Amino acid sequence: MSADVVITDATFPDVERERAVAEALGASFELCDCRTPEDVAAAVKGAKVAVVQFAELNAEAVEGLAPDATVIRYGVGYNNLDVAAMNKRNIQGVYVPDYCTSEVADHTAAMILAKLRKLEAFDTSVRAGDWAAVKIAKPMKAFGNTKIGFFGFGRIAQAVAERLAPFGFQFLATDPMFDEAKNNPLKVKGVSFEELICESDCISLHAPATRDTIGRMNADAFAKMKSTSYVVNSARGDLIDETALATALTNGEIAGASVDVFLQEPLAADSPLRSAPNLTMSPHAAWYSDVAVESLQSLVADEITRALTGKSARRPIPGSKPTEIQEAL
Ligand SMILES: NC(=O)c1ccc[n+]([C@@H]2O[C@H](COP(=O)([O-])OP(=O)(O)OC[C@H]3O[C@@H](n4cnc5c(N)ncnc54)[C@H](O)[C@@H]3O)[C@@H](O)[C@H]2O)c1
Ligand SMILES: O=C(O)[C@H](O)COP(=O)(O)O
Repeated sequence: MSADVVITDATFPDVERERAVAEALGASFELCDCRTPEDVAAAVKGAKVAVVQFAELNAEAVEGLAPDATVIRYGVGYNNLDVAAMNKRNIQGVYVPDYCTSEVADHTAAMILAKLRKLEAFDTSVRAGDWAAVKIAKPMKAFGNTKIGFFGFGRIAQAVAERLAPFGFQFLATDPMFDEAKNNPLKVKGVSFEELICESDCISLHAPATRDTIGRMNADAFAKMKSTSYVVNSARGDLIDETALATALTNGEIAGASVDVFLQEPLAADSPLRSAPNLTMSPHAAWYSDVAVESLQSLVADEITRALTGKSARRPIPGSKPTEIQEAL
């Protein structure tokens, strides 16, 4: 039998706040370092509250949780949790969708600007003694003629567009929930996925990993993109076929890419991305800032308290067990 409150995995320097709220309510607490779904299933057996960062909580792990348990995701995406299995057992899912929108938007805007202004290419050429800026930069479109295409236009993508708007870009978006006729101050044009990949000079991915979105950026999509275009991904690695991306970069089918998220994290030793040209990578770090970490851990500590004291979650996962009383955030 595990502790009442179990953190399956966490990259933070400490989890003392989470421990303190649990122990203040008389609940036992354990911080684990789960690497596999089997580790997670063993760690959460009998737990009343399971807090998960990047580990996978599968149906077997859900089966072992205490009745009426709560599962809390340290973060925004919850594709590492089996929400269907949780619903079958009436287990509440909780996430933190609103702690790092600014950070991810800042990081993504930086990825886009660095690619379009060819900062890495210039850096490489200067180090190699090649000063021929115009030759290296060509083609270099003016921002006013450049189309940024968003795949998924929710919280983060909208914040990216707001940051980039002063540069004069044109914006396109593919999102079933986006209606360009409503509240559209940035004049974002709603387009089909086909139009998005064919027309954009830079495609920025912001959709969650679902049956509809997984693998959408595949060999066919890269073949349809302009050879001068870029792809940027701060959403989920699952959206991109990484082998196809490495091939498209190597063959010059697209101009470059910048990715913060991967199919396997940490990046696999034999990933084809390691040797792909014109690719910039960051280690799933877009969410990070001192303020975001503080906010994430304190919001999670609050949700642990609520779960242990029988209060409804402030941030229930959409489609997870409906909470009786929805309090304002
Ligand atoms: N890299 C990081 O550190 C980091 C941090 C936070 C969030 N994320 C990821 O960023 C992504 C976006 O987060 P968000 O807060 O903007 O989420 P959000 O829910 O506000 O926005 C996602 C949007 O995607 C749209 N969408 C869903 N299915 C789609 C489809 N088939 N085609 C097109 N659009 C579709 C939704 O309608 C929604 O508007 C998530 O995948 C999240 O996990 C990454
Ligand atoms: O908690 C985290 O480490 C970050 O939030 C990354 O996860 P997310 O991409 O789901 O937010």
